[in-house]
Amino acid sequence: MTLVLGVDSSTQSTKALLVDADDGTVVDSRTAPHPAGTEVDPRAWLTAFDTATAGLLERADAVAVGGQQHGMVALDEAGEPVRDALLWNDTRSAGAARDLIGEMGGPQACADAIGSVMVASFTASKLRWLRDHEPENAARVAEVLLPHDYVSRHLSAPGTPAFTDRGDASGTGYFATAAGEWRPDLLELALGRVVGLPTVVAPDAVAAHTAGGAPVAAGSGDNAAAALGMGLEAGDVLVSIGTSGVASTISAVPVADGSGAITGFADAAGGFLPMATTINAAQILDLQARWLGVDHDELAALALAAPAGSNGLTLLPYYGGERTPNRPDATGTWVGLTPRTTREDLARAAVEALLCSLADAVDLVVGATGQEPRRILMVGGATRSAAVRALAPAVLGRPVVLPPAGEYVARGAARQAAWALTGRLPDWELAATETLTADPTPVVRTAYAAVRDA
Ligand SMILES: Nc1ncnc2c1ncn2[C@@H]1O[C@H](COP(=O)(O)OP(=O)(O)O)[C@@H](O)[C@H]1O
Ligand SMILES: O=C(CO)[C@@H](O)[C@H](O)COP(=O)(O)O
Repeated sequence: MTLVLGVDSSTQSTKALLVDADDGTVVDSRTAPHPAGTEVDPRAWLTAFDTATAGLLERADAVAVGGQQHGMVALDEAGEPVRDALLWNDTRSAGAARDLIGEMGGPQACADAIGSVMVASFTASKLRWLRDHEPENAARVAEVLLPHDYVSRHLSAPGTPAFTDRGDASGTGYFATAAGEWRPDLLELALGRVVGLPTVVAPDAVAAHTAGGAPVAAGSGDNAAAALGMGLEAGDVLVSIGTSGVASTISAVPVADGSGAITGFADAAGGFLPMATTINAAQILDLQARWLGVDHDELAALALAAPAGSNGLTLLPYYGGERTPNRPDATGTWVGLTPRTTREDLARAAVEALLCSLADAVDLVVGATGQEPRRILMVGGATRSAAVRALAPAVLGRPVVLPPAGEYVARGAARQAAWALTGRLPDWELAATETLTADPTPVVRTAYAAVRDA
């Protein structure tokens, strides 16, 4: 049996899947947690990688890594981090993003240059923040990597130069996404000088070998890897509810949305991945469960015991600042609390807020493509919530296709590893999917929109 290893180095954990390259069957899997927070010592991801892949890497005939997008892994001459990595959900770089957009000639010029209007999440914004706030650290930077590049080099034979792919490169802010080339001038604009960048390799290339001699494929950003793992097809919209909330679709042509609603990233298969991303997603429910003193199953049961609309209670869940809409300094807002508000209402309002925020993201993607989605698919940790599964079709107002529970970023990385190994992108059928339906509850979105737009 030919085995391929797919790894997801995501915000909250590393997930490793050892997969049968012929049909995609998961043979073994392991996970390891990451430290919490929006700035993290990136060496913790290497430790988590070693833990999650122990006993799996040795059995793999090829391997690839998907990773959280955008994170700034700034390394010195010795390859050591000059400071903790700033993650995609760290909003301190919001002002830097605004400065860069201005210097690039405005939002549309920025989108034309890199495929997206820069936000705080992008690596370039973080490098500008570093230049402006920690010049002594900025002066020590010799090379900038993304999280997946950093992990890929770690698992490759010693001395392997860093490599990346166009999918993850397209989230840096110094990559011309349509042309598929680095923009050293934009890196210089952000950091004040040009430093080392990883080589961009093709989606089907063998980029390196492990110390044991197994091919290592390019890997990609986690959303591009998830699209590959799902076998996303034209017309599909993928909703991912992990630390971030994402609505994405695939496109054969590049996107350059000057409004900033849609980021026009590259995908992991040679095309493009227009998407809308929220900063607040699964953790809305984590917080609510903690505040109510319940676990996730109890939170779901409480939510399902309240009526649609949570008896007039509405939450705008931008606890950690938000990106869609672009409100980096926002905080959460509760509207409609009364002496009659129940624990059930509080739980329901949190689930409805999560889903309304995702519905906004889906609308943006649908608006950008101009066509009603063929299918909406839903993946990510929060789909384990019975309330999310029950209410998603009601709030989104459309049927939702739920694939079997699984780690689709890691599966996509494994599929890419098989592609590099065999020279052919394998067709891995999804096991039985379930179609979730419910009567639409537009009143929930109307109430949410009123608070959002107030
Ligand atoms: N039963 C559940 N109900 C709601 N949320 C859940 C449940 N199980 C896990 N989660 C949440 O899913 C999130 C992790 O999802 P995941 O897709 O792995 O995130 P990431 O890829 O960003 O690290 C966590 O915030 C976790 O609390
Ligand atoms: O910033 C983005 C996309 O632009 C996020 O989607 C990150 O890529 C983090 O992903 P998860 O850990 O939530 O999967």
